This record gives sequence, C-alpha cells and structure tokens, in this order.
Amino acid sequence: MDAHRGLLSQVHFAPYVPIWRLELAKSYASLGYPDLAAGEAYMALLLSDEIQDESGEYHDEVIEAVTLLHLLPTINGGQKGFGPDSLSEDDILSWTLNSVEKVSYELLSRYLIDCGCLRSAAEFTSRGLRKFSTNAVLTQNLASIHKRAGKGCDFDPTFESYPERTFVRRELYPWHSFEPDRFTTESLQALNDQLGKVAPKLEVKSVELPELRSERPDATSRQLGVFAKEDLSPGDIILVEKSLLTGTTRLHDSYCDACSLSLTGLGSAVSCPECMVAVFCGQDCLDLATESYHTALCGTDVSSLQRNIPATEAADALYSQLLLRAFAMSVAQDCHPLELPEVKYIWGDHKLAQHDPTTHSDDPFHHQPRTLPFSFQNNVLLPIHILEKMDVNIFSTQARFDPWVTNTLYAKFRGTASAKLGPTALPEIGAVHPLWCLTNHSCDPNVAWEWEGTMRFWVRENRALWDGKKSAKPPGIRAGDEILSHYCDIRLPVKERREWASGALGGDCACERCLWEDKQSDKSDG
Ligand SMILES: C[S@@+](CC[C@H](N)C(=O)[O-])C[C@H]1O[C@@H](n2cnc3c(N)ncnc32)[C@H](O)[C@@H]1O
Repeated sequence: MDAHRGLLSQVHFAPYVPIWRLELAKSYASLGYPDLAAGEAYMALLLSDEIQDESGEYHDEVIEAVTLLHLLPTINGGQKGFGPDSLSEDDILSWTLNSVEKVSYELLSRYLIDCGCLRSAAEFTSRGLRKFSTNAVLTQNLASIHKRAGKGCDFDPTFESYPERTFVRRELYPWHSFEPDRFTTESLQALNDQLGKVAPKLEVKSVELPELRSERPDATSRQLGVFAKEDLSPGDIILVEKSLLTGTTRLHDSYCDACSLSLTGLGSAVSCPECMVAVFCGQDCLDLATESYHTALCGTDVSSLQRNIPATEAADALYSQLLLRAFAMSVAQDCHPLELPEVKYIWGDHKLAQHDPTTHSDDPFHHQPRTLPFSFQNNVLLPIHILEKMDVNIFSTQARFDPWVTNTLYAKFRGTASAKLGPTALPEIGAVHPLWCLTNHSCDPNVAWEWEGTMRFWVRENRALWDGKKSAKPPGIRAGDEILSHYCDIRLPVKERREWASGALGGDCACERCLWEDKQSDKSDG
C-alpha cells in the first residue's frame, strides 16, 4: 500500500506524465480496483491525445513533462543522452503511440472487461482497433466482450444493448485521509453545532444498530442517531433544514435551482442576473447559491448534462446531478468535495478495505463485496465532462476529483439522499440534507417529515397502528428518546415496506413492527 500511496502522490505532483498514470492504473488493478484502474488508464489515453494534438489545451504541459521528466532513457533507449534538446518531435510521437496510446487502450479494455462495463469496453476496444488494427490483445478482448455480452458473431454494431451498469467495492479506501472519525468528541461537537442551528431541541449521539447485511442475527454496527434533548409535544416542529446539495433531471426549470422548491405559481422567483438561466424561488436562494456553488456554473451549459434520460436511468441520473452540485460547491468554495459540510459527516455505508494479497488472483475485485453501482459512463466519463464544462483542469485537480473521490461521493449520496417523483412517477428531484439524514428508520416512527424546499420534521400526533404493539405509547417524545424517521411508506404491508427501505437500510428492516408482522405473515403463509 505504501508503494501505491507513493504513486498517487507522484501523479498528483506531476499530473501530465502518462506513464506514471499507467503505473498507477496497474497498481489499482493489483489491489483489486479495476474500476479505478480503468479511470487512470483513460487519463493516460487523454494525455496521449494531448501530445498528438498540437492545438490541445494541455499540449505544451504534457510535452514539457514528457521531455523534462525522467523519460528519455525510455524513449530513446538511453542512446541520445538526457535533455530536452536531444529529443525530436518524431521520437516523442513514436514513443507516445507505442508506449502510451497502445498500452492505454490495452489496459483500459482489460479493466473495463474486468468491471463488467461491456458497452464501454466494446467502444474503447473498437476505437483502439481502428488505430492499431493488428493488435492481438485488443482483437482478443473484443471477441471476449462479444462472447460475454452473449452476442457471438452477431454483435450489435452500436453496442447499445451491451451491459454497462455493474457493481464495485464500496469502501473507505485506505489512502482516503478526509473521512473523519465521526465518533470523537470533536466530530460530535461539530455536528451538534450544525444541528443546533436547525433543530435546537435535538442532539446527535452514537448508537448501536442491528447490522442488517450480516448473517449473524446479533451483529451490530456503531453509527450515529438523533435524540431528543427535552420532552417534545405532538405537532411540535423540531427540525427545519434547507440544503443546497440538490439536483433535478428536469430540463425546463420547474424547481428552484438551489433548494428545489416547486416554482409553479410562485410570484417571488428570480433569475441569476448574470446568466439569466438559473432560476431561484427568491432572492435568499439566489444569494445562498452565489455563495455556495453558482459561480462555478454561471454561464456554462453544464446543467444540460444527464437530463431527459431514459426511465431506467432516472435514479442514477439524479445521483449524477448531486455529484455535479458537489463538484460545483467544491470549485466555488475552493474546498475538497469530501470536506464540504454537506458531505463530510454523512453516512456512506462504506466497508473497511480488506487487503489480503494471497487470496484473490482469480477475481479482479479480490473477492470483496461489490455493493456500489458503477458505470464507466457515470463514474468516470461524466465527472470529466462536468469538470471540463466548468473549465477546470482535469489533470492538475485530480487529487480533488479522482474517480475514488467520485465513488465515495456516490456511496454517500446513495446512503442518504431523498428523492421526489415527478408527474411521470420517476424520481425527478433529489437532495441530501446532511442533518436530517442522521436520523434512523423505524416502521413505527415518532416523527413525520415533509420536503418542500426545506426539510421539516414534526412530532407525530398518532403513532402507527399495528396488531402486536405491546402498549400504545403516549403521544409525544420524551427527553433522551431516539428520533425515528421513516424511509418508506409505513402504510404498506411488511413485505413491501422492507423492499422499499432495503436500499437505504442495506438490508431487511428489523424494527419491532417488521419482526412481528413478518412472523405473522409466515404463520398465515404456512
Ligand atoms: C440515512 S443513514 C442514518 C444515519 C446513520 N445511522 C449514520 O450513522 O449516519 C441510513 C443508515 O443508517 C442505518 N439504519 C438506519 N435505520 C436503521 C434501522 N432501523 N436498523 C438498522 N440500521 C439502520 C443503516 O445502516 C442505513 O444504511
């Protein structure tokens, strides 16, 4: 792992050296992360394009890096000595073709196959073959992609029907130094300072929860939860939180760009005076957006990315819109995306990485669980397009926007975001409310919530009615009680509730009500 960390620093220090990118790609692959390896091989390919295109935006930087850094012995076999003067343009071009571009295509093709992103694998492998038509590795790879996609010789020339969405490891990467220990006194204090502003009667504490993915029924995991600091009466509004970490897949602006409040019939809506494109529910949201993220997006057409997409991709596209917003916040505030207050402390359902070099040679992911949805399109290409549209140098800022950062952000959003359906019953707006999302779930919740621009919690007047309830609890919440929210529609039968909430919970709900109702339905099935 030390060698890998060294390579990462090397690439961040000298971002234009393509062969270091390829070394880093191989290192990721050897650690069982073919998804991150594919991202790095793609960056090497982009650098090789820059070398060959004199009008490329970063052409001069890459040529300088290639000539000045220690590459001469590799390029000319050490024959011509060291120093930029001894390298001709032809030397550089032929080295780029054979040692960078060809290898980048071969590695990218391999890693995409390993991930199972067969559509991207087919596209890049065929692109490589157009340039290196007799390349045996690429030829063999293309045949194996068609076979794996079940296409034989009768393949789909557009590759549209080839599978692209897959799953990768969802981990706290060992080199990830931004993730806070959420249980220290300082972290809890920082969280409670934030919570105090939107919910003065509540506090965050650590709590043991059943580990729903575990096969051991008594397994627990230490997490955070929200608790009442004082007695709360039915109907009390106890949390009002506005978040700008929002996104929509709707092309024509129907929602406030900042808080996602519906703009229908709203007289106070204002447009950004600079771009006249972004619309806000009022001056307050315009001001907050200007401070928080809009300066990075104003005048770009970045928000047209990933809108009006097919129904099957609606949920993934919404997560991509949240990624776009986090990137814009990071650029506008000059803050690492994983250190944004909206992101830093939220739950990502990450596992601690296991690294046992002896047990894995037959599996590209080293037999580690793969629970994070991944596609090369959404996790690698789209983030690069977003950054390019924001005029961000994708090479020199990589420490901030590396694919592992993107994966970590997606994991956090998938663990915490709320979404609302549009008129077509597809998820259309989504948001992460970093304090609201610290509350845990129960199918007999003691609060109700509503998201209309701001997120609000209030104390339930009536608790859920279900047979088997030991005693009707008096209305209200006592000081010290945990605030229990709901991640699904609690009016549904147990099976459907569990199905709905399992994505957010990471497994079947094991609240008292679910356990009792599940037992009853087993009995009646029996
Ligand atoms: C939105 S977060 C809630 C806050 C989270 N506990 C934290 O530490 O930040 C959702 C995660 O909390 C855990 N969780 C929430 N309610 C739970 C429950 N009733 N039983 C077990 N785990 C629960 C699950 O791991 C779930 O993925």
